[in-house]
Amino acid sequence: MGRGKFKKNKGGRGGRGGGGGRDGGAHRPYQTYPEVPKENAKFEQYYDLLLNLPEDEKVEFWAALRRELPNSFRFCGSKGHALAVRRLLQTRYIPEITRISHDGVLVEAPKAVPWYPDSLAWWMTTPKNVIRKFPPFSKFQKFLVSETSVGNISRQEVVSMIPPLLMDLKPGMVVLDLCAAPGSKAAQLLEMVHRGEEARIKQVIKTFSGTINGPVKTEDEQELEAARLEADPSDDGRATGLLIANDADYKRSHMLIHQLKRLSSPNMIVTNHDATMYPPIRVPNLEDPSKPKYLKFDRILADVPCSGDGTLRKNVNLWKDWTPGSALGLHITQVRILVRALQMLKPGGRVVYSTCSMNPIENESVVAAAIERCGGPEKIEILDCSDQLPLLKRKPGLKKWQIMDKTGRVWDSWKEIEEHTQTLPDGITPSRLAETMFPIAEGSDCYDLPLDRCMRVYAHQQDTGGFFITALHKKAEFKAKPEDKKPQVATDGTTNGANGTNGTNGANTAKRVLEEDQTEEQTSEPEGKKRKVSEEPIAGDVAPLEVEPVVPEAEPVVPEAAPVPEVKPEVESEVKPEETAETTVDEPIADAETTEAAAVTPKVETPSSEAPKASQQVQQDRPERKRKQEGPYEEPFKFLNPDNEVIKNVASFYNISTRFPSDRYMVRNATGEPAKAIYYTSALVRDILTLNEGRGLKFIHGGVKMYVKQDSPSADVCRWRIQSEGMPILHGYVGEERVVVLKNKETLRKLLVEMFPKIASGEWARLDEVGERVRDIGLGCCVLRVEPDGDEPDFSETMALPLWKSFHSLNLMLPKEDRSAMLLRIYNDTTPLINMGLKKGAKTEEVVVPAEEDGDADAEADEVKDEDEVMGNGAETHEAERQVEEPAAAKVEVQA
Ligand SMILES: C[S@@+](CC[C@H](N)C(=O)[O-])C[C@H]1O[C@@H](n2cnc3c(N)ncnc32)[C@H](O)[C@@H]1O
Repeated sequence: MGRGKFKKNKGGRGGRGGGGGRDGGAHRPYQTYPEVPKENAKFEQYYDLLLNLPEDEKVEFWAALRRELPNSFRFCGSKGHALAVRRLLQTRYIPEITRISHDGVLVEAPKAVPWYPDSLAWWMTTPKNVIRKFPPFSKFQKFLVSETSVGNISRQEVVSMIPPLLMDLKPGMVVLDLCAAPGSKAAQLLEMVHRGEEARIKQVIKTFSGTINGPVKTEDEQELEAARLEADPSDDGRATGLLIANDADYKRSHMLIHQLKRLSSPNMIVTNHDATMYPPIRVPNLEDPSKPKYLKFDRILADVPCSGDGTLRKNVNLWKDWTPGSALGLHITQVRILVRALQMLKPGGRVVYSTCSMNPIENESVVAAAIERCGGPEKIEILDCSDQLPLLKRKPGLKKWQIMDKTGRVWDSWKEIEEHTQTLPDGITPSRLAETMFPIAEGSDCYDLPLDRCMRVYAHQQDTGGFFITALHKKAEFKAKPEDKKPQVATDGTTNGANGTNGTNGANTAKRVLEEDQTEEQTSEPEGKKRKVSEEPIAGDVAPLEVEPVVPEAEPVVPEAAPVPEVKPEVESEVKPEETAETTVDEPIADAETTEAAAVTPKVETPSSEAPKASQQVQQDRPERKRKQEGPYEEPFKFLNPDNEVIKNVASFYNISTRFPSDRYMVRNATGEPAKAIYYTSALVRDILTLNEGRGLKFIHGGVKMYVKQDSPSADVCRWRIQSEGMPILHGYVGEERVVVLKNKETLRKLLVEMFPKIASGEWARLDEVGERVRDIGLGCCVLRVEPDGDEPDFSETMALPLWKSFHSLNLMLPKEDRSAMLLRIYNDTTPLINMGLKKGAKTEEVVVPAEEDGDADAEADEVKDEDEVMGNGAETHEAERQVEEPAAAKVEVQA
């Protein structure tokens, strides 16, 4: 996502409202747009009452909430690579930043977040807009933009980094992220799925080829453990784990794809389902192939939609938009999502539940209600995480709390509401309050759940946003109790509230809400029975999804007959689309957390025929909405037979080792024949995509693009070049005859700066130590293996890049932003790229940045072309044709 898609955030980046930052207020506050008054009487009243903080802490709490949020980011991707990029921050940029003074005050340097492993998360108090606009920060800003664009940095709020760290994810595990968009936590999870893989594969390849060396360099015990072959041995060291990242909102799930695609993982699938009724996924049943078997997960993250009042420092409009009702409409959906997560978990597995809200209605009460429905503490245990992340300051979860209704009246218990209801003339005062929102009453086995094991993080504790996290352990299978059918009751203005409101909308409106709720309840069917969910077929001609037992052969667990859930905090928060849009993205680079916060106020979505909102998605029993909720057509996933001519041709041209699997290649088109791109997946992803075809599951992404079709200069040259994303997976298995080894830093610089350097008529000699090799190697695609020879820290990582040799020239087949990012990273060089194919004197050329994924996966296949293809072989004189043609969106000028 980039500029222009969302409106700029003018909505009141507030100045500091008092108190200090991490340094206790010693540095100068940056005043920007102080338009939104940072006060909301009911909000302050409710949280003063609930949190009951000591007086001095209370002052700090409110002061922190009124201060601007520090800027934070995380180094991501493979561990070795993330550490290399982090080193640049420390050695190149921090010394520069600490010399900058802004408004006469020295700028505070970025600091590592103390509790984040390996110091991969950082924060700084200088606001983003100052970094963007104040010229002394320009180099640092370029670094952030460039590394974010190629996926080495994720702009993520620090508290949002906590939940994945509590998942205890190990190699080989199968993981589900139920509400994953825009994907910052899913990216953390995916990195964990691949932890240690690089080192394990190296180890295996070394044993059969001896060509790849390099010890595992780490002091970290966990890292070493993951790198040991025994950690995930069954596929020659390749990661066998899986991440399924899901989001109910079609448009947001494409943001998710954009975020996750950068990690080039064959072990990941993106789905687009309502999490409250996430469908069972079929997997092979090796013991008894005649019986269906369903996927159960080792780990599930339920980072549910919430009112988001913990993000108020960033989404300042919440100061005016927060109402006591903001959380009420979400509670039931949150419980349903958590119950569904616990159902789909393996016994012994772990669910982490989190929100960016401080409200117990969305937090402790959801945890308690879900445990209660799933069989109580006998079946589900709240894990004590107090020894995890010891440097993270946190508060225990609440064991007692009150609820403020829409009018601002505060209730202590459900009993109190029932008693009050009896005094009313119609005997019922409906609204959105539910019994499960209150602490569980005495008499239930869930009365004394250790809710204090839940974790609450408040803004003042370490200058962050607010967050709630709980880790749950499933001890044994259970059959979930049906939802309580009791009508939801509350006061809704017919009585005097605590704040003296005497509302008038009263019974009629409220009655309608109740009726709607009851209609939803009636859509549920008896538990234990197979039922049809009237889910939209993907392509309009597929049978509706048959919801089948989630797992087990022995004790089938049927997905909850969930009444149609309503995800509509907009009803409560009344945020206008215009206003909310302002709180979304104003970054030149994707700011995952900002967009994440937008998820809590679903009105942020501009209506789009292509992108049904979550609330539309889930209203699946309403026929008139069916057409609208269908996303655009998704190309099917068709796996290729290893005997396919193209696969055989590719294997022979690159002399790919037989140890590399040839039965995991797929294409995304209905014919099932390679047309423009060939993708690669892990074995489990292949099995899932194949076995569930036609079952109505909405798989919208899977696989890493491995080969792309290219016009070749002669018939004996393979027309399928290796795509840069696939290179890290494949290169170790490519025969030496298609490998060029580069050791010298300056040679690489030439290949990065120069597009299409000439190699004919002796010009290959300009390419130093690789000159002769590229002169002699056969035409077509080969692997440029970079093995740095010196001990220069900025040039120490081994890499494999695709190189294309044609009659006259050579070209690194990399997107432009990757070239520029490498130039900046390795050489601190911002030299514009030079197209050596252009005639002397040509000033500029247009380079088009590759498009984002667009459903038709093959459409973006030829994002980087060979010079001969672009220009026609030997067509040096055709000026107009000399462009790196890519089928894409944005155009950037490159000085020639
Ligand atoms: C708090 S955001 C998730 C942020 C995300 N985990 C991250 O780290 O980037 C909540 C997400 O839940 C999605 N959502 C809302 N209702 C849902 C439902 N019923 N099922 C699945 N996803 C839902 C929203 O579209 C939104 O993207």
